[in-house]
Formats: sequence, structure tokens, C-alpha cells
Amino acid sequence: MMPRLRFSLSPASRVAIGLVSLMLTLLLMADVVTGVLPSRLGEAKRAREATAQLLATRLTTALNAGRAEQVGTLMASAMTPESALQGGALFTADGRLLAQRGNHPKGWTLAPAEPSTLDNIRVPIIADERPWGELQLVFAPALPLSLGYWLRDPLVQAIIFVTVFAFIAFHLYLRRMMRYMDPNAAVPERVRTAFDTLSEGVLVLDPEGSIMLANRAFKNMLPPGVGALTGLNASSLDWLVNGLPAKSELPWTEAMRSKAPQLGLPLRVQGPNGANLDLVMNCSPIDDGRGRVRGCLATFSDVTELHERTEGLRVALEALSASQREIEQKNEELTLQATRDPLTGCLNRRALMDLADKRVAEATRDATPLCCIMCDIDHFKSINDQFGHALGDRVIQASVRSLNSGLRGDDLLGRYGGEEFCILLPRTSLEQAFEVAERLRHEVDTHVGIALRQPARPKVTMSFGVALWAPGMDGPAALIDLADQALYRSKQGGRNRVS
Ligand SMILES: Nc1nc2c(ncn2[C@@H]2O[C@H](COP(=O)(O)OP(=O)(O)OP(=O)(O)O)[C@@H](O)[C@H]2O)c(=O)[nH]1
Repeated sequence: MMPRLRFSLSPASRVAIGLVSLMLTLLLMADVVTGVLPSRLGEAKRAREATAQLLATRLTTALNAGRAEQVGTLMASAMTPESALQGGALFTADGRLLAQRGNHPKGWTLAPAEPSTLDNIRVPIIADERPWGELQLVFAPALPLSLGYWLRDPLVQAIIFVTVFAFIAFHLYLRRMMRYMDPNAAVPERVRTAFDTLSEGVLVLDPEGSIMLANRAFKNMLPPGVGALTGLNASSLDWLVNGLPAKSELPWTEAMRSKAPQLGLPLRVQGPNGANLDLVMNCSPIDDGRGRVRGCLATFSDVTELHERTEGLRVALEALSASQREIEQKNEELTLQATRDPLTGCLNRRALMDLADKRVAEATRDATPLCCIMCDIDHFKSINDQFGHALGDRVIQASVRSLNSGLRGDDLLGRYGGEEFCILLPRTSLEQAFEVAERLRHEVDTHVGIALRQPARPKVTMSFGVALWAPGMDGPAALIDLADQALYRSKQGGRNRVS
């Protein structure tokens, strides 16, 4: 189905047409009264009256001179194309026809005593100062016969000129004035009322960005002191422009240029009570249904409360995750306290025994070798006695550092007793375990004493005992016991050695 085209005049056009009509009426009335306007008919009338007067004068002269026979000749000589005279007749006062020329019989249409027209002109003839008769002249029809004739008429041309240019001038002027003076002309009252019921702020802009309508909700968002909005260009509304994110093109201009809506634009502005308002702005171009953009509809949703709630939620979440981190940290500390020896940081005896159970189970399951090294600081009592308990503690700490430096990541080191330590080496053969123990012994012997940085440096050594897990043993305690026996042999053998 073909779309129905509806032609409707804008309010500015309708008022402009009315004003032009009024102006033309006044102009024509002025012309009737004063004859100011140039007119072909007026010119023709004046020319014909002049021709008639001239001919009447000549005829009167001839009659006064007694040359009545010249009347016909004079009449014929006046019938030229320029004069448009086509015929004539001269009657005496008693109605006697003295002479007749041209198409007078056909062209003369006036009744006796009827006043002259443009085509039929009667002139009284005065001879010897007495009414002598009447000259009747017939002219070519003066009324227009074609459109071209009309259009060439200066009066018609003047009317067309005035009509066209006055309409354009009035239309432009009215369009501008109506924006300032009569917003209702552009936006009907029922539309404004409907927009006022919305909780969202609404601006209707014309193609130049001037505000044609601002609904109540929008006005309620403004701080005090913002004047009248209708007719104001939205780009001159600092409150709005300053709140927009910095961008080269204004969103409503972009929406109208690209014919695409600009949605979800965040806007932070000052509200009516001075507090900040968080708004979300949407700009949609208004289409006339034929692809032409006639303006823009801008809406403003107040999301301040939503933002405040989101912010509150964010702060609460942050506090929650902070306290969660704190709890985790405390848990870690507790785990550490529960599993670690506070002096050295290595596993305490209980944690060591728990993990030893696992290692033994793994070794049994995977049939991999597992070794245990028991080690003990030599003559530690005399170090304590000689250098004091505090230095004794530092000797223990330095010894653990040395032991740790020679172990792999999955090896376990635990404090078994006062200055006695237990090492578990998963996937390690007895031969490899001896190598490890020897390396550790050497490390302690060469570094721990130096690391103490004491003027009277104590000689610190350790004795080591190595044992291999064998299936059938009675758990990790049996393995440790075996390693302890080997340690005892090292002590018996002179200390600072591996057995
Ligand atoms: N400073 C300090 N001393 C400790 C700690 N734990 C145990 N001791 C002391 O370490 C000493 C161990 O001495 P003993 O068991 O006689 O052994 P030793 O003197 O090292 O002799 P051997 O092991 O036979 O070489 C004791 O005097 C304990 O008081 C501790 O954490 N710090």
C-alpha cells in the first residue's frame, strides 16, 4: 500500500500566509485609492483617454472651422496599431450620425448615457461653446487574453514579487520569534502535559539544538538561577555541557548528524540543592518519517540513589574482603604457630610427625625410597654454658639455616628436640642420603661459627645419623629411631660425622 502523504503547514507558514494576504489587500486598497501601483490597464486607460481627447480636439477644431467633411478622415487617421483605436462614430446632439469608421457598429456596446469603459470611450464635442454632439470611440479589448499577458503586467509582477519575498521574510522571522515567544506553537499543550508526567527529565531540541520543550522533571534537576529554557541553545546551558564527559561533539549534535541514538552517557551535574546528581543521558534523533531529522529527544535518568547504593555496596564489599584477608592472615599465623617451631621457623615435632606419616605412606604406595637423617649439635651444653643461652639460640637458628640451604623443596626439616633435628628425604636412596648428610655436616662445620659474627667464635659442628625406610617397619617412629641410633654412633665415634 502506498504511504499516505499528509501535507500540513507549520504554524509559522500559516501566520506568514495570513500576513502576506493582509499586506496584499492593503496594497490593492491603496492602489484603488491612490493608484500608486503600476498597471497595464491603468496605462492603457490613460493612453486611450489621451487619444480620445486629442481626436475630440481635432474634430472640434475642424467643425469650428466649418470643415465637417474632414471628420471621417481625421477619425481614420487616428486608427493606428499604437493607439489601439479600432473604430469611431460622430453623432450630433440630436442623435444624427455624421460619420462612422472602423468596427464602431460592432464594437460599440454601451447603452445611451452609460459611462465610458476601457474599450468604449465617449467624448462630448463642444462647438462654439455649445454642446454639439458626441464622439464614440471603440478600442481593441484591453483585458488580458493570455497568461503571458498577465505575467507581463507590472502590477501582477509587483504582486508576485511582494507575495514571494514577503512570505519568505515573514516565515523566517516568525520561525525565529516563535521559539522565543510561543513555545506552544511548536509543541502542543497535550504533548507538554504528557512529558510532564514522566519521572525522567526530557528535552526536545530542534535541528539547531535549541530547546523546544523542557519537561517538569528536567527543570527540577536544575540548580536555582537557570533562567528560561525555551529557545535557548542546549550548548549554551553550562550546567549540562560541563557535566558531560569531555568530547569534541555534543551528544545531541552527534545523534542528529549520525541519525543514530547516543545512549547511556554518564553525566555528573549540580542538583537543585547544591549536591551532585548522577544522571544517565540518552539522545535519540527525531525523524519525520521520510528520513529527515527534525530534532532530538534527550532524556535524563537520575541514578544518584543507585550510584550511592552501589558505592555503599562496594565499600561494604571492600571491608568484607579486608576482614576476610585479615582472617586468612590470622589463620595462616595460627597454622604457622601450630606447625612451626617459633625459634627456627622449621616444622615442630608434631607437624613433622604428621607429615612423616604421609611421606611413609607415599613411599610405601609408590615403592620409592625414603630416608631419615637425625642430627644434633655437638657439645651444645658447653656452648650455652660458655656463651650464654641467647647465643645458644642463635647457634640453633644458624644451624637450621645451614641445614635448610642444603635441602630440596619437598624435603622435610623439623625440630625434634632441643638441639636435635630430623630430616625426611623422599625418593632418596641410602647412598644419596649419606651424601646429603655429609654435605650438611660440612656446611654447618664451615659456616655456622662464622655466621655468628662473634669475636670469640664458638666452634659449631653437628653429628648425623642416616636410616632408610623399609617396608615392614613400624611407622615413621621406627625409621626415626633407626636414624637416632646411627646418630648415637656418630656421637660415640667422636662427633662431627655421619653414620
Ligand atoms: N640455648 C638453648 N639451649 C637449649 C635449647 N634446648 C635445649 N638446650 C640445651 O641444650 C643442651 C643439650 O645438652 P646435652 O643434651 O647434654 O648435649 P650436648 O651438650 O649437645 O652434648 P652432645 O649432644 O653429647 O654433643 C641442654 O643444656 C639444654 O638446656 C634451646 O632451645 N636453646
